[in-house]
Amino acid sequence: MLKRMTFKGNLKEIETKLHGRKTEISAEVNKSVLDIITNVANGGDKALLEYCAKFDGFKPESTADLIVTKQEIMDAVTRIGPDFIRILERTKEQLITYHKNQVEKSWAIYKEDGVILGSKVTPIDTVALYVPGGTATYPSTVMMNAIPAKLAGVKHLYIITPVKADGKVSDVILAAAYVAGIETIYKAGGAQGVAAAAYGTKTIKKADKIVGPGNIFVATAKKLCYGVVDIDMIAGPSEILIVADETANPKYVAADLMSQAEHDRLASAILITTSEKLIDEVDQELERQVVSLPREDIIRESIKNYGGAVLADDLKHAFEVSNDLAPEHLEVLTANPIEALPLITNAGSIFLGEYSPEPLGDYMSGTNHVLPTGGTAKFYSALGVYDFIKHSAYSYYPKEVLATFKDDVMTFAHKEGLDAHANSLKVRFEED
Ligand SMILES: NC(=O)c1ccc[n+]([C@@H]2O[C@H](COP(=O)([O-])OP(=O)(O)OC[C@H]3O[C@@H](n4cnc5c(N)ncnc54)[C@H](O)[C@@H]3O)[C@@H](O)[C@H]2O)c1
Ligand SMILES: N[C@H](CO)Cc1c[nH]c[nH+]1
Ligand SMILES: [Zn+2]
Repeated sequence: MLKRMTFKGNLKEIETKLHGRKTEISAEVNKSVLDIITNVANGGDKALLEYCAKFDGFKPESTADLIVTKQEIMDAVTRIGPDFIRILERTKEQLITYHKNQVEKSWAIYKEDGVILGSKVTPIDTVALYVPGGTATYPSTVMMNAIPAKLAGVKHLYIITPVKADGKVSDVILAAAYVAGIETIYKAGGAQGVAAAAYGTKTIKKADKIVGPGNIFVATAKKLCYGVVDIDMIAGPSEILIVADETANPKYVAADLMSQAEHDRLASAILITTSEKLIDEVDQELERQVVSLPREDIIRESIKNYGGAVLADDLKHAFEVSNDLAPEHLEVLTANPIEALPLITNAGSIFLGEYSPEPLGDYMSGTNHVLPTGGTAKFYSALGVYDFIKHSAYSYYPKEVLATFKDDVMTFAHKEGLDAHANSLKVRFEED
């Protein structure tokens, strides 16, 4: 089955294949998500509870059951034990080391004539962090969402995450929240959780922004709620694109392709290489390794539908195709990976060399794993501290400097037919 991923030399086909995957804009998903959002926006907690039951089998007796208690968090931390807490702490340190470089300061220009111009950086007040909870458990996503938000100084941070019928958030997610310093966690996810955060309910505080990855329903809900609330990006089903030459180890290439293919039946895994021999070897490795992986069925399905291998003329050509696809993750497995950096213009996160595998970035390299998908790396960046702040411009003009601009500004205003604008300046220079 994995053999089907080989369309040697047919670049157009592979482009169509990945770009055709932008299913978050499919009419069917759009419609069902819009219904969910409308009902939660109008029906609040009641509608939210109904959808939790419908999609996740979670039937809380009251809205209080939507909130994770302090005791639940502390019990989870105890059960998890010190070994995993140490790993979470190490992850946190790695993320802080990387993300502290993104912290922006307010700035100002003090001109000689007394004019002050500046930009004031303020953290966004209330942010909902989406942590997926469908087919896998993502404590790493708790860290990726929370650490840049904390560095930005966001005051009110809470997690929304779906739970199954047992009503339990997994211990690892609660332990990660504990290490990241997040105390408020709501047991609501999917499109309904996003809608609750976007519009607010009696139980869930309205957020100013919703960040974090999720499946197609989550990605679509974020998109449809944009405007009522800000969002970080479309971080949907995972993708990996590997650019490799004849020096690449097929074992590593196959393993890394499958690392992302296992996320979702809609995940995408693509190899672009200058070596036809590598394509054959990777195919063999895929078959050899996949049988021992528990999520074999998801891997096979995503690679069959959204995977492929492309034979490129040369590495320049390979990166041109990669730039066009704008993958979430780009691995460079070539003889001189660092030299490839100038050739790369569109990628959510770039992994250079055979000892920087993508899964290191998913967990502990220090870079963020909340990344744009579906070709949106052409205009979105990795989640970062900059997602949790806003800039207010400010200006101070003394009267005598305003006087030097008065006539020009008034002329400008008249040219736009906006006389009240002109009047605002005029009255300041009238004798009473
Ligand atoms: N791009 C990134 O940065 C990044 C990072 C981590 C994970 N991911 C992706 O996040 C996703 C996680 O997905 P997941 O499913 O495990 O968890 P999830 O929390 O995103 O989605 C689960 C929820 O989807 C909703 N849902 C399921 N079927 C539905 C239906 N038919 N109609 C309406 N709603 C429905 C349910 O409410 C359920 O709780 C994967 O696609 C993974 O690839 C992306
Ligand atoms: N690869 C995912 C982003 O597409 C992030 C992740 C979390 N855990 C494992 N992987
Ligand atoms: Zn991953």
